Amino acid sequence: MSQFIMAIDQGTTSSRAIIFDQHGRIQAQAQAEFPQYFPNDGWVEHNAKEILEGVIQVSREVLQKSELAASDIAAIGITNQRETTVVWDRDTGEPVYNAIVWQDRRTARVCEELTLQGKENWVNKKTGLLLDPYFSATKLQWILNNVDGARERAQAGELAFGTIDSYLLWSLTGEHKTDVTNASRTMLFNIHELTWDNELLELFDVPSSVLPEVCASSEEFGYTREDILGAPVLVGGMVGDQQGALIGQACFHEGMAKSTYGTGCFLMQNTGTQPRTSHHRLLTTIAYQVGDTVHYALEGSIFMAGATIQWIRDGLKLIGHARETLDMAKQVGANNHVYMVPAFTGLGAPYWDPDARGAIMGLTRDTGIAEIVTAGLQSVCYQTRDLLEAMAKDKAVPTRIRVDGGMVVNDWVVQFLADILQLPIERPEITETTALGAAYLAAISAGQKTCLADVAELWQQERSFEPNMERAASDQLYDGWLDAVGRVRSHRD
Ligand SMILES: Nc1ncnc2c1ncn2[C@@H]1O[C@H](COP(=O)(O)OP(=O)(O)O)[C@@H](O)[C@H]1O
Ligand SMILES: O=P(O)(O)OC[C@H](O)CO
Repeated sequence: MSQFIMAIDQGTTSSRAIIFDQHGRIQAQAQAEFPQYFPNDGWVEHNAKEILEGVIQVSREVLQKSELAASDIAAIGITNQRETTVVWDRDTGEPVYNAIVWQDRRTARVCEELTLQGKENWVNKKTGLLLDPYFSATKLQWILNNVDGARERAQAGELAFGTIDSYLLWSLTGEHKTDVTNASRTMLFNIHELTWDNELLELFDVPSSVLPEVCASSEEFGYTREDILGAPVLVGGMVGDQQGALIGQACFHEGMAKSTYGTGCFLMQNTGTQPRTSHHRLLTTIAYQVGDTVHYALEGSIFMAGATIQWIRDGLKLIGHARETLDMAKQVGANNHVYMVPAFTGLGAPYWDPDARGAIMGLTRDTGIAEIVTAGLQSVCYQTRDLLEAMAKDKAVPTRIRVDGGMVVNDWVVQFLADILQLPIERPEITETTALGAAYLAAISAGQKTCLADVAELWQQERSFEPNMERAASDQLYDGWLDAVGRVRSHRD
């Protein structure tokens, strides 16, 4: 019997393929970056075909590295950057336009107009989302309105729409499907009825003929074409990457939360089998569906986490490598009065202010590179506290927070996070949680596991960080952050 699972983790800046054994241990991995396109102010695009080629390349490479054959792989799990929108020709598979990435802000005015028309609550009740260019609906509408002939071809049934999971599945297997977690990020999907919503399709002027079939997250989605890996392999799991991380962190019970620090930061709390509405501008989203059971989550999304450190490295050139931030922060210490608000593409949750822009504040004559770099690290923790405060106001404080993502190798950051949140922070042994979550879903489809409870015991803590700053000191630092954010907002509440 095939024993291994391959996870394909298609992220914002790179694609990874990882092979896991039945115990969730990594056997081999391969990774490839791909180009980012910024054709206009606030626009971010990917070439979907470049993504597909990269995914096929890393999938073949990881098989080679592990010295396994396609027949050793019981199933593939796909996990992906969410919301990013692709429209392609059903006959040729050619995308009609570049993929419009989740970070892209070109539809900010459309969202603003709909908000002014009083549509936000109505949309929120159906989708759990807020009217922001982040989500797929206005990106899809933009493609249909702006690419020559796209609307007519869509109406004639010639075009298909999908988020990256769906585009990859279609290209690898010929099936046009997505899972509930990805569908829940489009702003076209009713998260209560678990169906595409006709009224939303009308609002965003989207013909239903372009939509994929929506499935549970663990399903027999299709089999890869033989030429991809040498033999057909079952695609048995599909899940948005943040939901994948929630599963990989074994946050299966109400109140358990994970926070992922990659390009952006996404704090997600499992709220059980009932959707929970936020009154403080967090998102309600689908965490996963296995069988008929759907779990929901509350989510706070921050657009700039590790990307702030990248900007400090590549834009400001203050450091040569992200790891240099550790010694600088140790030298400066937590009590830094310089604040950086990395609102380069506006602010995400809980502010949702696409017009806010970044700033560095509190500079004095003795401010040096180390203080600015430390402020960059701290901004990520302060933003997480913003999310936690919103959860607290919604009476949904998580019982614990598990962290992952590229930034959490930095012990100083995780300690400052514990201090600013005044909560213990748990870091797992396996930090490739996103891929692991997708692998678990695929393992269930392949019959290796019967349910998610089977994988809970595989989660292992590497280290727990306890708060060791007084609450008053922590609050005082956070007040400075709130003041700094208040100064960059384009409008005040
Ligand atoms: N030692 C470090 N300290 C702080 N940030 C780091 C460190 N190492 C990596 N990073 C940041 O982590 C991010 C990479 O995380 P990763 O999870 O691979 O991102 P993604 O999956 O979104 O591409 C980069 O933005 C980088 O700036
Ligand atoms: O690709 P990542 O890891 O930056 O995640 C992107 C998110 O899914 C966007 O919602």
